[in-house]
Amino acid sequence: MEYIVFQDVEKYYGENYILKKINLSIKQGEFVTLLGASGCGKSTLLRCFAGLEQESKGKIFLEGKEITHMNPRDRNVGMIFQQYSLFPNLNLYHNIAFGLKMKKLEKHVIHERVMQAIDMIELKGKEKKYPSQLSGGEQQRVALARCIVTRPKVLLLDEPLSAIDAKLRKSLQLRIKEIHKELGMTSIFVTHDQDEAMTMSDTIHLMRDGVIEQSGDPFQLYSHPKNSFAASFIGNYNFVPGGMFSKLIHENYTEAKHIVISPELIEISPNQYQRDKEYYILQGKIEKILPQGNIIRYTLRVEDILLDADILNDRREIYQIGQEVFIRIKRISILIYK
Ligand SMILES: Nc1ncnc2c1ncn2[C@@H]1O[C@H](COP(=O)(O)OP(=O)(O)OP(=O)(O)O)[C@@H](O)[C@H]1O
Repeated sequence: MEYIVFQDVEKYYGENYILKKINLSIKQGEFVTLLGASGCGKSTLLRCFAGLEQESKGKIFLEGKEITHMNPRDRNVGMIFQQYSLFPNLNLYHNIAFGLKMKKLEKHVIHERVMQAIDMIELKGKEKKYPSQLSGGEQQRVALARCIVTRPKVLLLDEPLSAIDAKLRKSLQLRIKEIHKELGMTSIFVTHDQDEAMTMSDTIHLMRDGVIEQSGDPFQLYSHPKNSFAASFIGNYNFVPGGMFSKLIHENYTEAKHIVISPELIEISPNQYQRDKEYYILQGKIEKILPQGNIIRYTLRVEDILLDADILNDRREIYQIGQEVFIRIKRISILIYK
């Protein structure tokens, strides 16, 4: 049985049609991401589930029970936002204990759960610190702990890491995923960052203008974007108009609107490749070099076309700007969109 079901959910703000017949089901224990550009309706969908917004039409179910009109407090859902929203006048321990005190649990149960949560967020020893004495990343971990101690059925995370710097963000992504697993929770995560969605999700639902464009696991979405919108949102694909690609390889792709090629599937060499019917072999020039740490992105000019190729950084400086290179692309790796 599906754990969470959105059935034909629609939302209007006045005349603005924000969510357009959303149908979505989520399994128990799944880590699901709603991915999409700003304004596509991700937060609205999440807020409808939490009961913070009322959907205009449609139904929402949790564990087979309809919750469409249920009071937010009765839904047993925990939510974390981009703003940490901790109580400034309570220390870390009491911020985390707050929800449990409201539930009037016994003192020793509260203590046990709070200490377990502090352990999970790796902030042992900072129990007495106030929010103003904690970094942004630490405050967000406290917000997470405060949420999970109440053992919500579903954890909702609305861009919780967007105000946190890149390196810490990576480690928090992994920590959140581990906690999700350890506690066997079901989580819905909202982000506009495709890398974050790839790292964290069991399933990604890619949204555009209030519609779910494509759903799948990170591998499916990356390797088989359904249309050029999905390809442009996920990955850093090269888009080449069908007519231009046809001229380049002397084969007929003129019916294709776009040929889409992953930068990491383009190979380059200073030496000519042997003829091989599995590959397109081209010749071009290095136009730009952009080191990105573990990979180097080379922009290649092939006649009128620019192609990005990502090559593993093996710490050798082989290519210079302006250098002539040979290029090969495996035939089966190109995606064709009509
Ligand atoms: N309370 C509201 N009243 C009117 N319009 C709203 C309200 N809340 C959201 N909207 C509009 O609904 C649309 C979707 O907003 P939503 O916050 O769900 O988008 P989002 O995909 O989460 O974007 P972001 O990543 O920027 O938060 C936007 O055009 C927004 O302006």
